[in-house]
Amino acid sequence: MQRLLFVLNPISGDINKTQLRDTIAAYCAERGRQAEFFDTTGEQDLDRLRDLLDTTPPPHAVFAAGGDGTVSMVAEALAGSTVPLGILPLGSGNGMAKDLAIPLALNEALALTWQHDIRQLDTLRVGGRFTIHLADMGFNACVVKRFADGDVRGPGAYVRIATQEYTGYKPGTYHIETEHENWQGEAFMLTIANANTFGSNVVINPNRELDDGQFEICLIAPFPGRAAPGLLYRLYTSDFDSSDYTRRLSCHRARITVPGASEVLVQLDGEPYMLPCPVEISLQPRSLLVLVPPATAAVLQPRL
Ligand SMILES: Nc1ncnc2c1ncn2[C@@H]1O[C@H](COP(=O)(O)OP(=O)(O)OP(=O)(O)O)[C@@H](O)[C@H]1O
Repeated sequence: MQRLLFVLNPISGDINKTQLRDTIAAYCAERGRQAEFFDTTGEQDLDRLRDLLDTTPPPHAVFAAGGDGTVSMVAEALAGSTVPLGILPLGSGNGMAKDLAIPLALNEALALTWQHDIRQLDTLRVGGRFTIHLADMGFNACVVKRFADGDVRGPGAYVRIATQEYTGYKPGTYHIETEHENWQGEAFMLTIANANTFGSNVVINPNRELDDGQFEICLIAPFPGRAAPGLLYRLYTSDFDSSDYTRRLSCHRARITVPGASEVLVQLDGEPYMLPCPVEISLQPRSLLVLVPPATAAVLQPRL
């Protein structure tokens, strides 16, 4: 793995990145790797990255240096190809990195450039849009929309907005059809989960794998304020199914309708979108190669 492309998001995670390019370049040079760089701008990044990958010799891996939005954008550019995705977690939540046990410290994550296993992960299409980690409708989608519209990033901003949004929030009604069952009812939020854990460490979909050929729709029903502490405790202790207010549907495809609505706010890997209703969801099995820490603890030496 000699030629590596690093996609750098300058604004993610409210992290100072003035030294980042030099740090990566020096790390790679010391280990006989060639580092190339692509800076995101927030405009047409996916199209520009695809153009670069189409018009230059393909790199041996592309690393997303940013948060879940950056990871998802790079994953979409690579899905279906033989070029693996690497992750340098430099976002606010870094949910995807946490689900793949990628170290959050930059120097440790950079070790993936020479010491890794490769996993083949499922990806999802939600309303025609690419998703790899978690998508949702309802409460969290509203919080993510306000977070994206604001100019402050980082976990503190997310928690502040979530607290404000909870007061006065009105749950929606959803109709879900999967290949196994139909469900209709009110939900505080509804998560379409390929993975397990939000960047906030809420475990919305415990004990499921990113390569198990299915996704879950994780429902949280409207709950009284007195039930909130117990529900939150379960969400932070991988105990989603034991609450009276939760339910999971496992499937390969689904259609979600919001009665009376022609479009719905959906959060996809940390980015908010208005999607037309009904929203169709499908899974593309093992369609993305990802570099993850090696299963063995043995320390390998880089091949120079
Ligand atoms: N140069 C830029 N200027 C402004 N916005 C940018 C720029 N580059 C990327 N973006 C925007 O950054 C967002 C993605 O941020 P990302 O998700 O990687 O970080 P985060 O939100 O801080 O972390 P996380 O998703 O892990 O919580 C996208 O909305 C993208 O359009």
